[in-house]
Amino acid sequence: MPGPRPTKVKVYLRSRPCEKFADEMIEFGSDGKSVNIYNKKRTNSQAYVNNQITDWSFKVDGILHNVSQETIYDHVVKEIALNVLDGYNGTVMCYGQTGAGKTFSMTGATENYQQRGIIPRTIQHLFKEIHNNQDRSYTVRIGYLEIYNEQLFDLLSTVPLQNASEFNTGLSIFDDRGDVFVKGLTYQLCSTEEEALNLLFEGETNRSIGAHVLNKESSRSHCIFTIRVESKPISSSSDKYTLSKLNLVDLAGSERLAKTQSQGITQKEAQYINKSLSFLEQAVIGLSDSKKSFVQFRQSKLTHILKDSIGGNCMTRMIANIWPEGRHMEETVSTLRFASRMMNVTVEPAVNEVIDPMRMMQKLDQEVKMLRQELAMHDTLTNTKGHSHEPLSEHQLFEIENQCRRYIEGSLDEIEIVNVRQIKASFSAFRRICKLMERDVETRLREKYALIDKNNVDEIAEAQKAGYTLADDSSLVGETDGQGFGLGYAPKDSRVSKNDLLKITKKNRLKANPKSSSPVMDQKNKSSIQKEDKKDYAKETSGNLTQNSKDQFQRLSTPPSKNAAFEEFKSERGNEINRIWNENKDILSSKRRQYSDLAHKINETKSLIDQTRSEVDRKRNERLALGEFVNEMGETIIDEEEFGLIKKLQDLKARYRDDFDRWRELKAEIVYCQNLVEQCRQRLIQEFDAWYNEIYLSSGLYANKDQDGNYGSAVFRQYEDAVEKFERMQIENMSNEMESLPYNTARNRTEKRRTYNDAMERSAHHYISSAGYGSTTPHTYQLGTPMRRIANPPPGKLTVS
Ligand SMILES: Nc1ncnc2c1ncn2[C@@H]1O[C@H](COP(=O)(O)OP(=O)(O)OP(=O)(O)O)[C@@H](O)[C@H]1O
Repeated sequence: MPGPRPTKVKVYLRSRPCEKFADEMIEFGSDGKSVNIYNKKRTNSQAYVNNQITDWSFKVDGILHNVSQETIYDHVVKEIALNVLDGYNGTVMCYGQTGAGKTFSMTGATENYQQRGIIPRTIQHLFKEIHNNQDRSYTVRIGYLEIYNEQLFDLLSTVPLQNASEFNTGLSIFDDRGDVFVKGLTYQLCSTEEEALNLLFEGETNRSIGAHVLNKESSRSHCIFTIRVESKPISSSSDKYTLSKLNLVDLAGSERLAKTQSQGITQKEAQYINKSLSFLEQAVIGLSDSKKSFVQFRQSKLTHILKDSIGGNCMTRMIANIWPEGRHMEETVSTLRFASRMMNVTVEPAVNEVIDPMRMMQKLDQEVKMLRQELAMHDTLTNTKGHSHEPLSEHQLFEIENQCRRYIEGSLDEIEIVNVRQIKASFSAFRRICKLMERDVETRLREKYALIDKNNVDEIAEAQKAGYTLADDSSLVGETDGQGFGLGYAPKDSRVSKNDLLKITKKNRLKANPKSSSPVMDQKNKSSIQKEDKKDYAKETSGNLTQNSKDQFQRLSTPPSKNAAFEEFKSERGNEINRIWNENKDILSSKRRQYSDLAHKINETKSLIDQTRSEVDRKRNERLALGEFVNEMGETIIDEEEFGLIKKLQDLKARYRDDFDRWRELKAEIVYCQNLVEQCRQRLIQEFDAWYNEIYLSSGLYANKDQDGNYGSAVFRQYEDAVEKFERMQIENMSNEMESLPYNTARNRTEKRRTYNDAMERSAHHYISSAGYGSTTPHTYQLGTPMRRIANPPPGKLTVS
């Protein structure tokens, strides 16, 4: 199948809904591709009479005005996503002024399944396609990068990178023969849609969001969601596989500071954003100029990262988001100008094929075998005897080494060389023999002498302390008897006496078990000796004892990890609720299985119905063609076969209805069981928390913190009821949309985590403020997810309630 042909970057215009569409200034052409912008406001009479002054005319690849998220996906992204599975790189980016709907297009309104944006739709689409393709195996990895104030952040990182600091996040960009990578960025493996959505929502929680006059949830950074796909044919023995990536880019919005009334942090962010967008524009201008041989990409992190993602072999699409109100006309024109430039960039899509080293080795191995066979055949034909082309056998290698030894000893004058492999084997044998001889000499020297490294000052000092005299300064080998080299004698007082040795052993024994004593000892002796020993022992270990008791106290006052404690709780106090929870889980999974089996059965019945219905139609047509027979009552007479078919159809329909009703009931039961399971889980957690606090934690603020540094449940609990309620409502609402299950599950999970993290931050904020420690600027908090930053939080987000 021929791949996509060389083309230009495609640009689609999306205009967001607004209070008053500036129809006197913006005109969309009837071809669905052209946009006219009138500089001055046209009065109605001017608009319809004459002399309209078209100040700007733009052409794009499609105008998507007031369209749904689904339409956006189908028009702009679908094709690219499919091509990514075929090994092509792709980029979809949203560009436009602040508040124009870039994030809405890319991520969508997360609280509404229908309003989900390009990223969740792409994930859903890709996994569906992967599932349906039985010929290839796919590996999907996901990375989520943020560029905030010219710094790179890994939105999926769960651990802080080594050497990371306020000014260095541990990530860096590098290119390798045209491919751009971010060193240190995590790419997480995903095997289901839900896993991928989880990562998306996790990343979203960590994004920098700020508020200004035009957008109360403005993204203060550029974000790149990357899906890397590795695809291999399942049955073919080819050593090639494809490696492609899809970059979904949500650029930060260009903004005019006066308009957004940005100040302080927001102003600084805006300056970074505007600067990087202007470098992006310069790069795009460079790319669209075919005469230009060099384009500068390294001026900003954004352009550097996007170097291989705009044009070239990457299928690129851009959504130009506009806010079609009169007051934003200047920004709209600027966005459309950028769009026109983008449309001049050439794209030459190419499949990214990589060679699998393992398969290549297997292939080469086979080729070597074949060539050997050919050589053997050649030798036979040319009557060349005694030549083997196989690798040398163990026995042959042993023989070669033997020859080399004899050659070194002098018992063999010559080694007869017959082929290159023998030469190589001889050299290896010589090396091995040399090493063995060296080791042998050293061992023999060590047996006789104390060898000290004369460059090692510590070793020399040690030897001198031990009483060794040195032969001379240059040799540094001990000599005491003047007869030669030797180890010398240790000084008398350095020896340990037998008594001392016994004492030490006794003490050790006592240390191990101070109360132990010999079973045959009489009571008096025993107690007096014990007293003595204890006295000794106490004297010896007085320092240690205090330390030991301190340690013991420390251990008791430090609670066990929550995981360990949870296991203990489940088998003791929480035994009953845990059992009920597990039972409910079993019931839920059995219902899910029934649900899926029944769905299968319903589909089968449906196809039987269709089949029978067409047979009934066929029979009826035959009857009508022959002419109808009626009885005296005026009723149509039909033959037995047709009667049988109609009866079968009725039965099938009845079965279909019954099964469908049961299927719906099951659906409701599943939702109900899910609730039960969740309630049990919550109850288990709550009871565990109460138990944990009661058993291990003392009162006060620290009572909420376990040994892992996690703040405990008191803070969490106050949110949990609301979250639970929300989840239940969500499950109820979504019961008609089984397709949305992975999306909703992933989102709910992330919401829960986010609430928890917020609670942690509030708690830490409260703690730090009340303790009067350091700055309370939200930027400094890194609780929960280590990389989490809240840049310029919307007012009230972190206030202490
Ligand atoms: N097509 C649309 N339909 C419905 N609501 C929209 C649409 N486009 C944007 N919005 C709404 O407009 C507001 C601003 O949108 P969004 O945050 O996506 O803008 P943005 O371009 O990403 O802005 P920024 O660059 O400041 O982050 C949001 O509340 C969003 O829900």
